[in-house]
Amino acid sequence: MIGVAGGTASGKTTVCNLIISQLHDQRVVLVNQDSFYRSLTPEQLKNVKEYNFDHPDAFNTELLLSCMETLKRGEAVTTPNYDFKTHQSVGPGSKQVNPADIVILEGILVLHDERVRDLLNMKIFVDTDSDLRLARRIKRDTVERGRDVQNVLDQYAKFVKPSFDEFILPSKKYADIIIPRGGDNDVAIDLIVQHIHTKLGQHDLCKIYPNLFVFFSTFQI
Ligand SMILES: [N-]=[N+]=N[C@@H]1[C@H](O)[C@@H](CO)O[C@H]1n1ccc(=O)[nH]c1=O
Repeated sequence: MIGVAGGTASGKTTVCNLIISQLHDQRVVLVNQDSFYRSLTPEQLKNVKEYNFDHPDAFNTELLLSCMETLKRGEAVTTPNYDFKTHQSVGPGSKQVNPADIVILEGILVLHDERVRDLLNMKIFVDTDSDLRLARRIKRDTVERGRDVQNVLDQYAKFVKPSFDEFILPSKKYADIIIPRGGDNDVAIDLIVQHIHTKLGQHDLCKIYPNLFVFFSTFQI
């Protein structure tokens, strides 16, 4: 179970895709924390501009936990989906996630909640300069989500940046690996993939020679 956190537009998805592409011989699934956004009530929909999507309470973390625990047991699970246009959660049950050797959970606040952190075997924080992230965010939201620059800047100043400073950046201290420059950092991604292969190799060996598990855990390798 791998968690990939970081500010908006820090390159989390790119890092996940690069890791997944280098694990081609393994069963890997990617779970997006964004799929667990709560639906906005009609009241909240009336003034979406006042809604903070970057706050931990915007996510249904209870549901995320139960989905991750199911996957950790090696069972299939259906997760909700989230529609960025209607701001409504679709599901649960709209996204089928099959059991896998590796589960990657990606999202801005993945390392915020202790209960989620306790499920993870590896915690990664993608650490990209805030000005680069804002530039990417403006480009993404205007091009892909058809929003005007002023709207994106207002939301960034009011919610995205304050929530990054209050909730996301403080979660960096829980990371095992911090990746400066995100997806551009080939060395970091290669090291992560090697570590995953090592752990998977040990896992397979322990299946064949159970007492090896004692050896690995005793010597913390
Ligand atoms: N705006 N804003 N912030 C969040 C956050 O930065 C990002 C999380 O991936 O998606 C954005 N987000 C989330 C839900 C939504 O309905 N609209 C939206 O823009």
